[in-house]
Amino acid sequence: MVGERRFSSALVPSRVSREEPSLRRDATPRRYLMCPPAHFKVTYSINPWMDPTKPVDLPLAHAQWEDLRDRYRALGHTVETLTPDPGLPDMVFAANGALVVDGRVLGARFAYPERAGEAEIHLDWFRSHGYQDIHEPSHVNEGEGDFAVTASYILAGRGFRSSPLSHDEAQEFFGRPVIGLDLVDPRYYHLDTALSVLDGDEVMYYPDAFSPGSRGVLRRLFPDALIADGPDAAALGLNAVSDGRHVVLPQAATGLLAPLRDRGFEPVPMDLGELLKGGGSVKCCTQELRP
Ligand SMILES: CN(C)C(=N)NCCC[C@H](N)C(=O)O
Repeated sequence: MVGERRFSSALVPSRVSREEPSLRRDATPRRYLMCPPAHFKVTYSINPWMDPTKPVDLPLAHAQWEDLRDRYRALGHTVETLTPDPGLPDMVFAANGALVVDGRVLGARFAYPERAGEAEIHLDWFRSHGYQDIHEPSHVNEGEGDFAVTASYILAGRGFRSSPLSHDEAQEFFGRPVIGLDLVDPRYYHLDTALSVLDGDEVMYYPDAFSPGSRGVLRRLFPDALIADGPDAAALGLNAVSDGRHVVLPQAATGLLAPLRDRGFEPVPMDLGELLKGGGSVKCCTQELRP
């Protein structure tokens, strides 16, 4: 099936051909918003990864988060930080608090009351950091958890958290085509657990997380996509952040390393094992502030 194999050279984009193994991708400097896990804990369960009976090692969670932040800075990116709120243990998953494209901010509206308070904290951060064009949403959307930005589209997940109505709202606000995708497996409850943008219109995804119709849409839009297998998806390997060259991803997703290198990317594996207990990893901790 087109787009569902990994190593066919026909699927490797021409600018990263096998004849030019030394050709490297270009990274572009990014600006990220993160929130330290100062109050991270798992006291409720709103996704299948969260088990409140499992203890969380908070110092370890903090150390893993700091490693991620420091890695971004070492790669030349800017990291802004939010002040964590003691009553909001999931705030470390900063990607869910908004979607920022062209310097315009679509605020979040969380599906579960446990996280509802995070939305206003994110909006306040944008208001106090010079953002002028801020839209307070009418419909449930969990920010970059369910929105992914490619060169041509905004991909938008639905089924577990974000409302399909939020897709129209995003399209109207950003003036970019929004492509709705149905998520069908509760382990992959946010789009960013099942799909990651690598560069431009290049993505990697796990087909089984999507409905048959959405899989068809993905194959049509991204025939050269890198297709992840079950074990890498289950390691949250698609919860990755790319700057166009470096792909920062959970270290347990070892099956993605070779195909990423094959396409000219430089994988940067990270251990975020403690934060996985909350159901998130690299991407969930990272909201991109697109200028
Ligand atoms: C990759 N994912 C899923 C995210 N973008 N966010 C993680 C949110 C985790 C939180 N406990 C919740 O269930 O909302």
